Amino acid sequence: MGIGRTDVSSHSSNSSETKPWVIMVPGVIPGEKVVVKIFRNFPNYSEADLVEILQASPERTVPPCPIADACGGCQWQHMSISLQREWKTRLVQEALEQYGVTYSEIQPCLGTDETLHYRSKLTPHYQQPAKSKRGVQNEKHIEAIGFQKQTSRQIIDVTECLIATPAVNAAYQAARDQLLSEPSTKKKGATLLFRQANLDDDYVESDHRVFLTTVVDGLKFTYRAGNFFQNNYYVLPIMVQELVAQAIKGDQMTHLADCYCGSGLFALSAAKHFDRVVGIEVNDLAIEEATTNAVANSISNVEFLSASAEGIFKVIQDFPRETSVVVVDPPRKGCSEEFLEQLYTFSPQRIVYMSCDPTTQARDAAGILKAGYSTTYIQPFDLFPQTRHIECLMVFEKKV
Ligand SMILES: C[S@@+](CC[C@H](N)C(=O)[O-])C[C@H]1O[C@@H](n2cnc3c(N)ncnc32)[C@H](O)[C@@H]1O
Repeated sequence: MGIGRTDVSSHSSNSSETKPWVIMVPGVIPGEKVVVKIFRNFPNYSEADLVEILQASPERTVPPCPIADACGGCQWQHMSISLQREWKTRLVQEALEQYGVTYSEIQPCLGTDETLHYRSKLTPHYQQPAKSKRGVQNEKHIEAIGFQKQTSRQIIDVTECLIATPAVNAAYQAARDQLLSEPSTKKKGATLLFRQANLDDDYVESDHRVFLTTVVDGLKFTYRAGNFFQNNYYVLPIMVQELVAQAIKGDQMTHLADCYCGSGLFALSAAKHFDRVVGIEVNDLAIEEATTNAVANSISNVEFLSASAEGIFKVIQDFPRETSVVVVDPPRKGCSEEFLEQLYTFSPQRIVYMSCDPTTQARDAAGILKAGYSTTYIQPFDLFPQTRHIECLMVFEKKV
């Protein structure tokens, strides 16, 4: 057991730092004085449970979810929303400082008032059905459906997820009641899918192959229910508008490349402001969707390519560098070295980088600055309130 100064981290649970050793403790707020009990040691840090709060932060809140302490899904429910957003901004700042990225200011983390019941997609899991403790011999039952615990891969039973929309919760509850009530014939564990396409329509899809159409700022985006599509429709239009505004800033940009384009969200949203747009994405099915989405929205100046992001540079060789924007929105691991090297050689006037991991974004930003760019804009978004996840937009302009 020990008492220490507390800090916060975007990577795992909150950390209680008794220098030089880092102790990760879920449910702690920076500045609080706490008693913790270490249960596991790693080479660089330990993990501990919170035993007692000796001095609570004024920003401590009662988590709205009754299983917040156990469920690994939402890690920051014990903090007020304003403190969550303050920390999201601060963690972006810390990541940039860690990689020596220079900038003039970071905008405050932008979110909406919908901090619960906002998530349009839920993917709860269950483990391999076990021999029943409920009576009948040889019958197997699913014991729990929900999400991984904070401290292990074990599934905690979740009857309702407070960050999911009411329609998604209703569909989830109906499916779970059925799965739990009957003997199971399933041989393995599985992940379920519940996805709502639009907030004004309560229809929820559970088959990952079925097409859904979501309207964002008047444009229709059709995608398979199991494919990637952003899932906070309250923040999404704000995020897209901001990205487009940054891409067209100055009204002189004529060509746009959207790398890691998914089903075409950014490319198609920005298309009317550009002469030519090319999107690239490694998932063939997403490119099929993006191409269909261009036709469905009567957009004819965009083409989509199914290939790894590095493949874009062969196709956009004729883009005028001084009026070209390259948008990147890679997965959590960030951009590959190979992609970045080709990006520097291509040398567009502007790079607009959306990321769901401030650490890999900061790492890539350091390389971009070395290649002759300066940071002109940084805007974190609270796409996932109550969780430690941070979305962040950074813009880089080529130095003259
Ligand atoms: C964060 S998503 C962004 C999608 C899109 N911008 C959107 O907002 O809907 C990242 C996308 O990168 C794609 N991806 C992953 N690795 C890739 C690679 N090496 N080259 C191109 N796309 C890749 C994934 O399939 C996924 O669609």
